[in-house]
Amino acid sequence: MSLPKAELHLHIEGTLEPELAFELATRNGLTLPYANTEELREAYRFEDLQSFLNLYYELMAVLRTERDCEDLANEYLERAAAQGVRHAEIFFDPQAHTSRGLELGTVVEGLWRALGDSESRHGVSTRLIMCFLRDESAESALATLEAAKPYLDRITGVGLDSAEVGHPPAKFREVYETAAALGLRRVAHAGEEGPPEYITEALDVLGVERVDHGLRCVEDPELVERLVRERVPLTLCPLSNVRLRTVDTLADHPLPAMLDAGLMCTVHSDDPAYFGGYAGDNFDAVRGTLGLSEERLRELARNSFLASFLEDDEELRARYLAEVEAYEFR
Ligand SMILES: Nc1ncnc2[nH]cnc12
Ligand SMILES: [Zn+2]
Repeated sequence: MSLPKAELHLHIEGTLEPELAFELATRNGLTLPYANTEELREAYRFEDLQSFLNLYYELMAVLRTERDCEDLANEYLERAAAQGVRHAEIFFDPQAHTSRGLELGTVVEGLWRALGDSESRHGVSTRLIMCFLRDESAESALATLEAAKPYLDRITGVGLDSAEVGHPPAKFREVYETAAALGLRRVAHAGEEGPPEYITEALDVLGVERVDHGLRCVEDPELVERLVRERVPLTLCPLSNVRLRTVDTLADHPLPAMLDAGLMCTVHSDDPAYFGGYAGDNFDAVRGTLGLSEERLRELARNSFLASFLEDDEELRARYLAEVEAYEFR
């Protein structure tokens, strides 16, 4: 669906399509343990978040150079633009690269080569958000933040991702305090597989401005009431939830009930190369399977721009919002 929208929950490493994975492997003299793209696609059957993460971390080993990171981001931005994405706030996982021997600068510079030209080349404005791996230590996260200091002119905010259960947000209190003092915006994954308490903790201890996923808030009516009252954006990823089995089927997704409850929901793609669709595909899926009305779809798109970190360019935000209101559904 080409309805103008902001992509706010997108891991750039999760946009690595099998074709590009093989191309980069060849370019870097690496051999993937899969015969071809079809065989690799066969591996995209996940039991849960961890089974996905295992493949996600394995496959990103093909990213070796600045140019690899640039190509990855350019391919993503081209696909996103074709699906109505006008603004993208893109996650990346520094520790998943530095732990394999890449310099943080290689990744940031490579991504930035694509992001820096994106408005003129793809018509997509961008921001970059560095995520800490929550299954690594708080010390490692702090060291990563320290290493990122030379690049903070390119990094808008910090996030928290990877295996959620057993790694509550409070583990990263100090690193988020430091990030806030550096003027960075704050988001965190919470309530994807983890309990509703993690959502509360992300808000109260980490001071996040958006909750990534936040799906499991529906288990706690008082938390829902708070999220509605405080208009906390929840960046939902319906196709991801189906593939990682946090919902049984798309038809069971609580998005319609969440919107009816007054929650500020947005819809995104998470790791589109792995989960069967980019931002527009997620909109198509919730329209088709959940039967969301045009006004609900417009609300989701409007919310995405309202929840975006465009405070430094309110004129651009206003232009995007006007595009949402003017959009004619087909
Ligand atoms: N859906 C997800 N949840 C947590 N960490 C991730 N890293 C990439 N995708 C993720
Ligand atoms: Zn995610």
